[in-house]
Amino acid sequence: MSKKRILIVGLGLIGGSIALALQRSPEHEIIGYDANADTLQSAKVLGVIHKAATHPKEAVKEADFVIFATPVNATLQWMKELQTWTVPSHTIVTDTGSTKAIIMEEAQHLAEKGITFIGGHPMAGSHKSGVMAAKPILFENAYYMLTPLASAKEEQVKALEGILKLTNAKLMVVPAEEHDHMTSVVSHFPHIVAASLVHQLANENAEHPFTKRLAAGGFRDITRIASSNPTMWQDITVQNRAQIQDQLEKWQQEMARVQLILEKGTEQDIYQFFEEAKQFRDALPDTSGALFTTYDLYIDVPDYPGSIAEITGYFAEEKISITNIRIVETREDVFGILVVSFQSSGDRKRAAECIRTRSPYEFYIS
Ligand SMILES: NC(=O)C1=CN([C@@H]2O[C@H](COP(=O)(O)OP(=O)(O)OC[C@H]3O[C@@H](n4cnc5c(N)ncnc54)[C@H](O)[C@@H]3O)[C@@H](O)[C@H]2O)C=CC1
Ligand SMILES: O=C(O)C(=O)Cc1ccc(O)cc1
Repeated sequence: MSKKRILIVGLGLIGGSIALALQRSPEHEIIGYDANADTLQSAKVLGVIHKAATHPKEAVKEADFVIFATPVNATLQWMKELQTWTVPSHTIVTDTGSTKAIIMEEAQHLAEKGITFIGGHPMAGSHKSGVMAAKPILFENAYYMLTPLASAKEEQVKALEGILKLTNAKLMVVPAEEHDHMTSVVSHFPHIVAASLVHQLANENAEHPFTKRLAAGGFRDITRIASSNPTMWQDITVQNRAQIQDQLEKWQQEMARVQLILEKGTEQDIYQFFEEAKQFRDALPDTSGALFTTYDLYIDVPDYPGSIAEITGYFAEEKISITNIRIVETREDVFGILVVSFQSSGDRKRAAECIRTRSPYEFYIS
């Protein structure tokens, strides 16, 4: 049987990670293209793709699947060009973009030309970008939404699911409008809030220059996503403006409620505000992709040379793999807490047991 040829346009975090996941099948040949020549070359050298295409227009002629993993406005441009190209009738085109309604309007024009486009969006990723951050396990266990047009054939959706199941994501079909509403709530609007919190800190810091030094764990957690690629978020915001504005309105209502609690609320009202949020937050289902979930172990290590090597040495001896290691400086001028991340809760449990039995150090799991 001849190999399935999969053309991936845009070889950053998402395109690169899909390329690596799809390579799990020897039946797949991955052809890549990126507007950035250095990225394309790196993808080839790193083995993220099997072959580099000189231009998607040529590569499409032999592709069974085409995946656009570019920022969503660039994807829209490619979809317009695609209408003028020679695309085999069996070829299935998809994307990975964070927005779906405008993309699927464009897909309608492709359908009129006999080109099948099924929208896609893996709900996993990170604030990192670029091919160097790509990992085949990125989508493990995450939801991966597909938005076929009503006219799409069942077997075409099944064929796309057939290759994407190698990502080990949970594939689901949703209407594009519903997709854009849900992602505005859990992803797009929270990015606006994160960026605004950083702007607020920057403004305050101008008058109180020590403030940013105090930005510790909580502030960093809630604003991590403000470090994401601005081009990507510009495009998402442009394409999902209406839904994001709707969330902003609801946020303003929520802030008015908070203001009232602050002005007139009793201690009990304030407690309830936090308690209700905690209840809902603690009960969130674990829908994480690999980069969302880190199984962290916090170890209170003393400040002497070699203490980190000592701990990583124990893990190495017990063959426990770590995915990240860092020191969180919780207090000025004081050696911080060592945070070690693992890929699974099982690994973290073994690591905790190892620290408990082999060292005098205190540890905790957040
Ligand atoms: N970063 C994330 O966490 C997630 C991103 N997405 C979506 O996936 C898509 C890709 O995002 P990332 O991989 O994170 O971005 P990225 O910035 O890591 O990679 C994008 C790649 O596309 C290339 N590119 C840009 N314009 C291009 C064009 N016109 N033609 C060809 N290549 C072009 C860039 O050179 C870069 O290599 C976006 O649509 C984004 O909304 C979806 C899920 C998660
Ligand atoms: O880093 C994070 O927490 C993200 O929010 C990643 C992300 C970014 C864009 C998406 O469309 C889906 C997931």
